[in-house]
Amino acid sequence: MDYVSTRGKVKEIGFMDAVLMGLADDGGLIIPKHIPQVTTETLGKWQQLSYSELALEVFSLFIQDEIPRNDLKELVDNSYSTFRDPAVTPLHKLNDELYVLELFHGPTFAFKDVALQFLGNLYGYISRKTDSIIHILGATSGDTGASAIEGVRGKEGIRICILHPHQKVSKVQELQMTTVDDANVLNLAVEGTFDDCQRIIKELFADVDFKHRYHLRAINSINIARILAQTVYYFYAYLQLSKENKTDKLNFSVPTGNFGDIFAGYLARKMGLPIHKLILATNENNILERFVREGVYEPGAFRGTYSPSMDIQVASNFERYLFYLYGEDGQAVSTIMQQFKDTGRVVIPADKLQLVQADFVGYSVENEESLDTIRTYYDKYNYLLDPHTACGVAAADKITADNEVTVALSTAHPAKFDESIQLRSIEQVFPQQIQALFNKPQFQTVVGGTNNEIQDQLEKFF
Ligand SMILES: Cc1ncc(COP(=O)(O)O)c(C=O)c1O
Ligand SMILES: N[C@@H](CCOP(=O)(O)O)C(=O)O
Repeated sequence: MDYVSTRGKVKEIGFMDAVLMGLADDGGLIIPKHIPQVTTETLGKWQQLSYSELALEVFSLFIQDEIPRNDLKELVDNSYSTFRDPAVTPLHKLNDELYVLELFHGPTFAFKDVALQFLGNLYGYISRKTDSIIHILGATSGDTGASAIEGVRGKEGIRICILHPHQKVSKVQELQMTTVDDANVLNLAVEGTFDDCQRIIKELFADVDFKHRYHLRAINSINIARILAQTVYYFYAYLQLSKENKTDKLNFSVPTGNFGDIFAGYLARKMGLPIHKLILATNENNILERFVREGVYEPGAFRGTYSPSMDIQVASNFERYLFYLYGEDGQAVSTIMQQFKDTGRVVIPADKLQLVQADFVGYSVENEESLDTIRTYYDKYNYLLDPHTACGVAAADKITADNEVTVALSTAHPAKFDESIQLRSIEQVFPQQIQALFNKPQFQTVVGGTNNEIQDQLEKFF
């Protein structure tokens, strides 16, 4: 399988090179040259597979023989053996029309573990096979950082530096990242927002000399391996519900920030998975919902919300979607992204907006509405949603029509966001792994938000 860039200048690289490249060297994002197709017959064959068996089948489509099947199987099995639930991503039924897909049973209690347990192991494998140096640089609004650190902490030949917005992540998220004392981990708390952190790392990755000199690798969803791993649970949820004949009109509701998780659903649909509506749920940082509604992509004012991991204005994976929206035309994507850089705005024509509205249904959830949803579902179903999941559930409530079933992606465990949960007077018992964090010393360096400061830190660390 070959991989190319959304801007058209990186052509036909293999899977491992695509993983190592992270951000494409032309500034674009990597995508598979051809999207493998999954037929109804294949879906039927996959129906009885366990999560790991299914992941192996899906990954094989994208990796082919570049990683021998036995090696890939070992990587996949190791990655999902760390999950606390044998189903890895179990479905929880709330009522006949609504299921929650629990993606938070991995080591750091967030959906990111599904891809990052795999990517951590994959980096270890690639480093051994190709003698590559792995120096990971990532940005996080809270979950990716903890999950990526957990995926590679203590691993020989790998170092990781994570930037998070200082005091803009939840207490548990901060503790998960900063209580790690392995020598291969550096946490930088940046005075700024997640968008600042993401902009800094993207600019450093785009400086190809710097990137190559320091062997910088990505763990954010700019890395195509993240997206591929996240497609698996769409298939898994569909296959579980197909056993109950619930897939006639099956929607997925996805709480969205960087557009990675929902892009994985879009890709699954392009592979042939019969997804009815892809519901794009945002919090008050609703640039993507406005895009789906009006065809204008333009950051608004930053809002600190009760779902802080989705406090994102500039969505990394938007460019991947533009690539398909514009008929896989790298030149058109380059022009649009340059225009966005110059003017801070992209407006698409009416015919394109029609296509967008066929692909997604958007809904933006107000801050108080997200908490009300948590309270309502707790009272009605004795089920505690985290505030991000609550955005997806609130959107599902609004968008699901008669005769449709919706799977709402549950992207984090509520214990990670107790500050928000407490605002509706709900007491929760923390899992022991989270409770234990409160007694540990923290290690982090607070830095200003200039590229030079970060570069200095990286030069010392890598
Ligand atoms: C808990 C949680 N939910 C939802 C999201 C949104 O996912 P994405 O950025 O892939 O759109 C994130 C991170 O962005 C998150 O950490
Ligand atoms: N919500 C994310 C933001 C980074 O997104 P990614 O999917 O590109 O890694 C986080 O928790 O860090």
